[in-house]
Amino acid sequence: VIGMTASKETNFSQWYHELVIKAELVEYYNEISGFYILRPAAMHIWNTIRGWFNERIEKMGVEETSFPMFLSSKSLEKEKEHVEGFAPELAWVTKAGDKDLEVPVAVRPTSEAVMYPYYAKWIRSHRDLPFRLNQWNSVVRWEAKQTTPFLRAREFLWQEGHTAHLTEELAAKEVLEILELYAGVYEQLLAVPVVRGKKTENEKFAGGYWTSTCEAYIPTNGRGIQGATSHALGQNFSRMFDITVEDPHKKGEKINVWQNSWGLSTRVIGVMVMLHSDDKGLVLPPRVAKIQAVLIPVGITAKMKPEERTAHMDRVDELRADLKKANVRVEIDDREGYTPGYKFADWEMKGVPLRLEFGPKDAAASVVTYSRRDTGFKGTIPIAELATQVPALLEEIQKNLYEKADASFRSHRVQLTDWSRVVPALNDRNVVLIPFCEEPKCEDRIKEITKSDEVHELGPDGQKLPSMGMKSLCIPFEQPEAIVKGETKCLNPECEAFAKSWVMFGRSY
Ligand SMILES: O=C1CCCN[C@@H]1CCCn1cnc2cc(F)c(Cl)cc2c1=O
Ligand SMILES: [Mg+2]
Repeated sequence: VIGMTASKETNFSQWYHELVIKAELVEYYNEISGFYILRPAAMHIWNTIRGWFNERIEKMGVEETSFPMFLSSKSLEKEKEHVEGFAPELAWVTKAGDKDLEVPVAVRPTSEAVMYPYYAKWIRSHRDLPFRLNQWNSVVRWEAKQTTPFLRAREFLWQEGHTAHLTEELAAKEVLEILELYAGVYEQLLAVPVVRGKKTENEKFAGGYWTSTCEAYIPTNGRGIQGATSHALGQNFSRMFDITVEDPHKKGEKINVWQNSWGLSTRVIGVMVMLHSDDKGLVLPPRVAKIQAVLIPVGITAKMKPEERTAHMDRVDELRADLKKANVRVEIDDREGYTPGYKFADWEMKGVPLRLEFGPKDAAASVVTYSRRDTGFKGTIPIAELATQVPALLEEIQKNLYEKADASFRSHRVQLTDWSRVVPALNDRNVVLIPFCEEPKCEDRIKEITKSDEVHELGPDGQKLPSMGMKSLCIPFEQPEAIVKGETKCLNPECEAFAKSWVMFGRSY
């Protein structure tokens, strides 16, 4: 059977694991658990993201680089205080051939320790600033938790940008510019609406100064998920790695540079899959679909005369040529021995946004019959208008996917000032916006006291997962209304402090 067996609504996790395989996005790397093979349909999405992002960061003056994938324990030493929490995730190489390595080397989990000794060497004068490098690579983090394709893997593709600036303000400006590009990847390419905001102390990158993030929402389980972060590092790393420039205003004085680091990973593909796909399989936003339209000749029966059949297939070739000229990524499915119904289900599973059917009846009426993957709506397009109507229809599908997701996120982002409504809201698949004091200890307590046993999610094998408490997702830059300082209390009933801001909380990945 080529269709889905698990249903999104009743067993989300099993549905997801089945879908990414049947839609030919990934294959499990059976040799070692936690690793996945990215197949062409997934690589096309990643390469589309890469092209879009590269074009924009180049305009900002970011240059591309490639650093070694191994780091020594010596350079790790420099950032040891914040690395210790991550130590269990480090993968080490201890032997080459049958010989032990004098000094074991670690596979990069991120590249600060690899890159920053060279930043110290290359960055001398303020004229070297802003200094901006980005690399596209893969990193290894030996996750202890259950892994899931795209969402949590032991090796994943990402880009990591690492920049240095003369002042805190110049660095902060870039953090937000990059965050806006990440939001663009989500919203303009993947049709995924995100809330932009700042991470709380508990959730930020411990080695950094502050962290900004794009938070998405998964309606099926009401959980928040992040897939891209842009960190202001302050001078933390330039002190650790002694990255300084001459102070342009005070002779002989040195300034530690102000740094940023920012990363977006293939996790964003998992978010897109979970958000848009359905029980027929993958649903691809047209802007990232390797095949945007599949053209299927129908009504070709054995009783058709050979010359009729050839003439019909010539028409099909012309239609493809028209669409290719209109920059539509179109394929013809003229496979022998498969019924139209089989082909329809196959391409629906693979997420192709638009199906075009062309049979003798269509030819006689000079139309093409289409079927939209997002709504299932069927209609016809006059052949003469194909080159304009198909691109327009693809844009309509892109817009519809985004707007449906945006409406769903907005209606499940509830602003609350009554604590007793928080857990019921979470159990109703919402994320909440509450007045919060922003204290780490208070956040720890909120996570504890919002655990509830009313709802369960099922794991990939159908096992009941304990429901979790809510974490802070971000402090949205767009605050719903001003918090009256010294008046509005933090919503946690155990907390006596005043609220500092409206903070978005939710169960999360
Ligand atoms: O998130 C980004 C964007 C791109 C560049 N890096 C930062 C921070 C990465 C945090 N982080 C994340 N995971 C880690 C895992 C580890 F094993 C070790 Cl040793 C360190 C880390 C670690 O520092
Ligand atoms: Mg981690």
